[in-house]
Amino acid sequence: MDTRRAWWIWGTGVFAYLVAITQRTSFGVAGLHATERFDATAAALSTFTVVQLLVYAGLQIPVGLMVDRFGPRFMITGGAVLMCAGQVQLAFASSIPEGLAGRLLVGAGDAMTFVSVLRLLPIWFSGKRIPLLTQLTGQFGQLGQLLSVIPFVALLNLQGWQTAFLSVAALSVLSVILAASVIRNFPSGVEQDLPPTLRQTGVSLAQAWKQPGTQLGLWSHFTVQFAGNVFILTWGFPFLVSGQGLEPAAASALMTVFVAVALCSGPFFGRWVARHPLRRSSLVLLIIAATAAVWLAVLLYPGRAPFWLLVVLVLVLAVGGPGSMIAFDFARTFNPVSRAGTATGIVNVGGFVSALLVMFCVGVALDALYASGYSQGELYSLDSFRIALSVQFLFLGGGTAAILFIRRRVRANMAAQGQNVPPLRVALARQRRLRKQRRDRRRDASAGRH
Ligand SMILES: N[C@@H](Cc1c[nH]cn1)C(=O)NCC(=O)O
Repeated sequence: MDTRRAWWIWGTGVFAYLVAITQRTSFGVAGLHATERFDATAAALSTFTVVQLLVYAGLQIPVGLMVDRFGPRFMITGGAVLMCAGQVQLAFASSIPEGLAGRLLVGAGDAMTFVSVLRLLPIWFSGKRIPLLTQLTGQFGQLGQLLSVIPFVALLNLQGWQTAFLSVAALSVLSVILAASVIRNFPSGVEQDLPPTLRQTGVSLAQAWKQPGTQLGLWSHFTVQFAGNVFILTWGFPFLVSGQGLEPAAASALMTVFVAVALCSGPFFGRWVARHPLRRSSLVLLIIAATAAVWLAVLLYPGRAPFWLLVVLVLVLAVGGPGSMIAFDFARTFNPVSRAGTATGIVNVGGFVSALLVMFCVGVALDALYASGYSQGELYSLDSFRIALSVQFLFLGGGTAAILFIRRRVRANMAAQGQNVPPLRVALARQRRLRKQRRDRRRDASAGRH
């Protein structure tokens, strides 16, 4: 493999994903300006985010199939073209339908990027590096949020709506140029398979879906990703400020801690997964258990939770993002490279569907509690949040049951191929025994020298 070239190609893919995250998050930070520009209510504004996320989630499987058919270069370049067109449309939009059309294009272009970048990894890198590179792709991409929060917001305040959105559109022009000129679907000299026919594409989708490893990835992504997304994108800030009575500055500081912890913990997960590929689902279950435990502690705490407990909550929720990337490792390792895009697309639907559903259910519950008089005239009261946020336990519990059920099928398939996964207890006891043997040998050798 041409190593230097592989790094350039991966770097360009990561840049395209980082720009996609900037486009994805740019509207969220422009909420006040959007309210004024479109003369919109809060509900109308929330449709922008919902439309964008629905388009993103709905396109994951078609996009996965297309990546396997047309290759990552075409998809990453095409995605950047769509996002550029969407942001230009938004820059000039003066009504809600015109604005929605722009966000729809952004959602579609965004949907084409991440799956295509991950599809580059098994082509250009050896298997051992891939878990860490998968994590780094996810975490570097998240830095795109910072571009939205700092320079984009500054441009918006100083130069206005059009200049700010045209500037982020220009970032996508850069992505188009870089992706088209740097990214290659295959190393030179590697014989390329003929693109699959429509019938083969259908067969590939059915095979990727039927593979229990893909379903394990889908349910892992579904269960691990949503809690962090719901917290950082929607209900976290009102819960901390109105529910828990924190100053907005303290809540913002916790949100910053969230982003930093998510960034730093990614490489740890990547290395751990590369070293213990048979224990990936145990790590997923551990993250789910920690999420449920910390929410239980915060929501059951009599009165407002102490600050240290809120810090623990943020730390645990922050690892959900990198933790959810383990799901893509299931997709990659249980499917051949030729359908890796399709399997990744299937897995990526999980976390976005659960996040959308939970965000929606929490909103509906808060509104219902307000309308019933339970929250005593305060939409975001702590008691209402206790009930509304508890909906997460249904998703955590249901997702865990699905993971345990499918894991049994995955392990049965592996056993049929001669690869037995010993129970964690047995594996840990063996590890302890080996460590003790190594220590004894070292002690005997040093005793022999004296
Ligand atoms: N799990 C996320 C990525 C992530 C990494 N850290 C926090 N979030 C994911 O599924 N990403 C897909 C995408 O298109 O962003």
